[in-house]
Amino acid sequence: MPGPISPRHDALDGLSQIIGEGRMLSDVTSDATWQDLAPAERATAQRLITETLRFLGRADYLLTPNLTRQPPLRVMNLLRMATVELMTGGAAHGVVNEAVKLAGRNRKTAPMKGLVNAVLRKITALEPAVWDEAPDTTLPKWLRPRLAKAWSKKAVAQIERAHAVPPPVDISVKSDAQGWAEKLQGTLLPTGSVRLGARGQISALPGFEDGDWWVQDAAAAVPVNLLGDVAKKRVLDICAAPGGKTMQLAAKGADVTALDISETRMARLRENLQRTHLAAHTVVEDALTFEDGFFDAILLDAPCSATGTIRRHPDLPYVKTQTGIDELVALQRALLSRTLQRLKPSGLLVYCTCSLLREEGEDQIKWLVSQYENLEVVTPDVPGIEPDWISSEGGIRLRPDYWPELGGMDGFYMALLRRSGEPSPG
Ligand SMILES: C[S@@+](CC[C@H](N)C(=O)[O-])C[C@H]1O[C@@H](n2cnc3c(N)ncnc32)[C@H](O)[C@@H]1O
Repeated sequence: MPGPISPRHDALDGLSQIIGEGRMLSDVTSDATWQDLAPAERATAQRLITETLRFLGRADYLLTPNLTRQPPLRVMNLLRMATVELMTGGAAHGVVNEAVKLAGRNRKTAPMKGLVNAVLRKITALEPAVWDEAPDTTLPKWLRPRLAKAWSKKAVAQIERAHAVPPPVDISVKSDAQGWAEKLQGTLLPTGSVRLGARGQISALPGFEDGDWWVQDAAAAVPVNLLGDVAKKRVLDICAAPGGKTMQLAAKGADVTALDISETRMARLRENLQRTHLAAHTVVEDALTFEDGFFDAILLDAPCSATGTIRRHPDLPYVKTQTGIDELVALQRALLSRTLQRLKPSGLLVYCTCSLLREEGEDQIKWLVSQYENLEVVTPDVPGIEPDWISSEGGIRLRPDYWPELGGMDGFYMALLRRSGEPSPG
């Protein structure tokens, strides 16, 4: 009898779909087979996938010397998952036995049960220090050289090390950040976000149900701060869903119009507004065709490669390829040009992306000011930003390896621009 199927089986299936087929983890887990799992089983399988992906570079580093040639992908993934479990505290006997059993369940992998057993026994004999010292290679092959060129090889090694640390949970609060930091046993970060201490079910924490705060990475919360006092101002939040920045703007008293092309994502934004008792006008439309009114300030959180969020989404390196980056850069430019048409004279514009690529950040702002007269980059004046995070064109570059002692942050780029008069193409 093969015995009951364990979450490791679902995790292995999921890993094969992510690494083999380039599917996002969120897509995999929304499949009917996953929805039918008991919540605890689903959570375990999801954790196994996330941790295997986070430490895949280290696992391969340990496995490679023990393999004469790379086995089929499913067997390799099984070895990776078991190696990560073994080296992060899993009980040796149980993990190895489960892995051998899992290999035996599948006709194609069954002949390799012996190999799985032999290789994993060697892994169990390794000293823990070997794991800690193994190199982290969390970035995809196409991205590493691009980032090394932009930020240096040393910075890339630091970024990859930061990706291997499970990300903390940050929240943005409506008010009294210090009070909430104390109540939730968290830390008030220099930029004003609260970093939660103890882990647990987020929705069960005080203040969640009452809508006093929402989850938002500290880096993602900075762009709204660049706009300064927005109370009573007409602000257009372009590419707004699921609404982290919309809620910040509304909580600061702005008259917000939140625009997004996706009805499904806008539904989540509306739910978020409802829970937090905050208000915004919502518009589901392509920003490239939107032409309704003029605004004191506009925030454009443009669609991008999301390469700044790999520590939260370790599946991204297997899903995103460099194809598509040029199209994103072109879309960001089109959105920027369109956005300017909706900005009042003297209005403020914040452009931001959760990307680590200069092409989607610094280079876009250089391009924008070269194209339009009467548009100036304004030096940011917000709390918690270190002087060397300000880039040469006047934007802010945030990277996952910043704040290492506090637990890091997502990668982000943002710039504040002011329009004086009509911005005519230069
Ligand atoms: C980075 S996410 C936005 C995150 C959001 N600003 C927040 O803080 O929660 C990018 C969003 O851009 C939207 N989007 C992509 N292309 C768009 C377009 N042409 N017009 C409007 N929204 C678009 C996507 O649906 C997605 O919700």
